[in-house]
Amino acid sequence: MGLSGGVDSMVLLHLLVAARETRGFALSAVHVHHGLSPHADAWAVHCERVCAAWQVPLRVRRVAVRIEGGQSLEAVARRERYRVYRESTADAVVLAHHQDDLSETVLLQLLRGGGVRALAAMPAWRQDGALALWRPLLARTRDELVAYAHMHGIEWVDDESNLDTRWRRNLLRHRVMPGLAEALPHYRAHLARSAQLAADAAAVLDEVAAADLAACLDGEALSVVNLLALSAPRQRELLRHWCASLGFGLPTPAALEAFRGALEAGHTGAVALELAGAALVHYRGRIHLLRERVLPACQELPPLACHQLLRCEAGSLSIEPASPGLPLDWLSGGLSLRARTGGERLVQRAGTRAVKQLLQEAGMLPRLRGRWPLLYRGGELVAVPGVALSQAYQVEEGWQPVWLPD
Ligand SMILES: Nc1ncnc2c1ncn2[C@@H]1O[C@H](COP(=O)(O)OP(=O)(O)OP(=O)(O)O)[C@@H](O)[C@H]1O
Repeated sequence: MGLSGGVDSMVLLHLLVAARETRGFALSAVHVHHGLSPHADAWAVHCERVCAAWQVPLRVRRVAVRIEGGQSLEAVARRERYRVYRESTADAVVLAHHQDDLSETVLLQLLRGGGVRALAAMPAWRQDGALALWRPLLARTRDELVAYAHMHGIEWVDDESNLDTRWRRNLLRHRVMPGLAEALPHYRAHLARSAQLAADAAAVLDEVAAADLAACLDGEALSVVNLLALSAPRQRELLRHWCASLGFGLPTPAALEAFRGALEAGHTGAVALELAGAALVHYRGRIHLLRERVLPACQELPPLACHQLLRCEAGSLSIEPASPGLPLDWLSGGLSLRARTGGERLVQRAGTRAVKQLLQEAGMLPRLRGRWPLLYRGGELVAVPGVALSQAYQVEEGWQPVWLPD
């Protein structure tokens, strides 16, 4: 279990120790030492002392909380805690969130403009990859846990940062919730019920989105025609579900809608949705996930054949029949894909043209342009795959290369 040393997790530990007596399961605790408070060492010592007395193996894990652009200290500390929980090999990591935590979370998510998934963000059970999280105290209020601690003589430490009303959660806890409790004594249970209803709605949305995604996927890319056949809310859900399942985080609702709207309006070329570390990019009727990957300087190609799809670094090369096209006997060998180095020019009808300009005219996004491979034969540029062929060697019945980025 996750033991902070605060009243909630000390009570949970006490309950689990009692349950261990009757049920006989293995119990251990982890205390994440963030080193943020001058009292952090004392909290760890308190956890060590109680765990030793109650015969619970405890691991104290020190983590470094480093804030990078725009992140809050709270969020980074939580991320580090979850990283530590993920190291656990236990069947479940048990956390002591209670009904006040749950209602604060629901309200915070509402105030941030969250949707049903955000409102359902604190379920009693959550499987997150190999990590199973269990929050058995969600039906109990903080006051009930404090009363339990007093009754059983349980000692705990108080985190002074919980009083700091610069944090939105603390502001709600100390300024807003007391007023709510006075006016609506059952507000916690009602917010918990809303979270439960939201969880059901989110589960149904996930099922629908997963089925829609499966129907729209064409290999690893998404068919735009199939996507646009769905209603706009289902398109948004599908895109959100896809982003989440790809593991690149969710785009903002505004960015998602701008992307979807551009697809619906039939814009081709420069339509992309930026994610953290990747982008969804529209290209030739399909949406591709483009990871931030570097194209190798040169990839020698094996002998090729028409209709072949060749897996390369950072994408695939499709060899398609074309008229006019490049000579078929070139497919037997001597071709390579090279990353752009700048200043390349391709032979076109009226002399040569800059590759950069050809890519721009094709409506290619800057991030795609920079990593679009060029096809060479020996040392000569013969095609910008999917965009233009050299006019120097074109034959009536030939072929063309098409690049499908990863
Ligand atoms: N330093 C810590 N070490 C281990 N477990 C912790 C620690 N801090 C918190 N926990 C666990 O997480 C539970 C919730 O604590 P807290 O509300 O501070 O965490 P949180 O993950 O930030 O939650 P929230 O999502 O509500 O912000 C605690 O009851 C405890 O079980």
